[in-house]
Amino acid sequence: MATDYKIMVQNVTKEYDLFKTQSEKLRSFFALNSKPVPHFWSLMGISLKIMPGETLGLIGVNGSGKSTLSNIISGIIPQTTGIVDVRGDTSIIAIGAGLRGNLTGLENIRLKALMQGLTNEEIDGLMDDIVSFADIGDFLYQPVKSYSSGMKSRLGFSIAVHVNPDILIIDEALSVGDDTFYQKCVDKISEFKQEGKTIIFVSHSLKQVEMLCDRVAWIHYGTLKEVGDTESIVKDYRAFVKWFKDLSKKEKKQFQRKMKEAQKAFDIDAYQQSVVEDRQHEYPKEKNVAAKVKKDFYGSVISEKMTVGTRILTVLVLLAFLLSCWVNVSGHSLTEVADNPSVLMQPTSHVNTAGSIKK
Ligand SMILES: Nc1ncnc2c1ncn2[C@@H]1O[C@H](COP(=O)(O)OP(=O)(O)OP(=O)(O)O)[C@@H](O)[C@H]1O
Repeated sequence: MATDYKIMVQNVTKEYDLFKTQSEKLRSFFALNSKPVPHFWSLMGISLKIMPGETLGLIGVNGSGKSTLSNIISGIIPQTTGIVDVRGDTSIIAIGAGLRGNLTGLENIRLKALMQGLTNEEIDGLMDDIVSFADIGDFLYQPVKSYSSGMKSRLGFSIAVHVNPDILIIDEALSVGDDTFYQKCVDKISEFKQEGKTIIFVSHSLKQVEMLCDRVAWIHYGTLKEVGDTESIVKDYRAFVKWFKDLSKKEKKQFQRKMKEAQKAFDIDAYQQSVVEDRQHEYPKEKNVAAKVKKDFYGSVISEKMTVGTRILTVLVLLAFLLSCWVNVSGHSLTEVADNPSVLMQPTSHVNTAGSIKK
């Protein structure tokens, strides 16, 4: 494969903790959970390159990981391991992402465009075009949380195509609009393709994929099952869908359960080791392969859990804060308390009924 890629993902995984409650989630953040929390690996090691000017389709059954992958590429969520390299001075816009429910359509246009780096003057110049393409009438002045999914898609698509990104990520946006809007979007996507923009197109509509995509990646229960030219991958995927449809209800359930169990049981260390072994096999003379692979896996990711050091520091800061509150309420000075900590038990102040402290 040529090296002048626009986007590269390498050994990308995504783990979700399946918390039952918010408190379980909070305890896990501070690493205070006594019982292990079940995990689910939405992606189990995806490596893929996308070339400049290419339209890559992402296909796969519900829950296979397409949106997870496109959200990682667009920087909306972090990967658990692996490298995501988006080349050049690139702006990405994912249609469904970043619309704030409490803001109106108009406010969302400005916000999203500002986040794309446009100035207020540039946004003013584009506003009429964005509004007329979205064509959602007076809903423009309503909070986005009151929109139907079709309206959100119209607004998101319109903003995305007018702020002129290098890379456009379209995740199921065309499946919710009516025919007229669909045709407008297809025309716009074709225009983008002609301008040489890179597009990631996530869709369940194989017809749309066949019409728009140069290559296709088939994501299958967290793995990259196949990637290649549109015709052959769509053919293989159709054969899989037919095979699946021909199964009995019980067999379908069994198959899905087996695939999901594999995603729960995925062993990241074993996967890392297999990447090390593959690399050693491919480049027998390379040194420190294990350390390099570890860096590739974890070097560019932000941990979503606290390290032991951070945990200790957090507890110390909390204790210091509580102590300073106690000293303050006791009415003694810090030096008095330092000389004789027992004075903390003899406060010189009390809180009156109005809530203020009296000496
Ligand atoms: N925040 C989350 N917490 C736990 N699991 C999640 C979370 N987000 C996604 N998942 C799981 O990750 C898997 C992949 O989800 P994703 O939305 O990427 O699939 P998809 O291929 O885009 O599906 P669809 O075609 O239905 O849109 C699913 O099993 C989903 O339940």
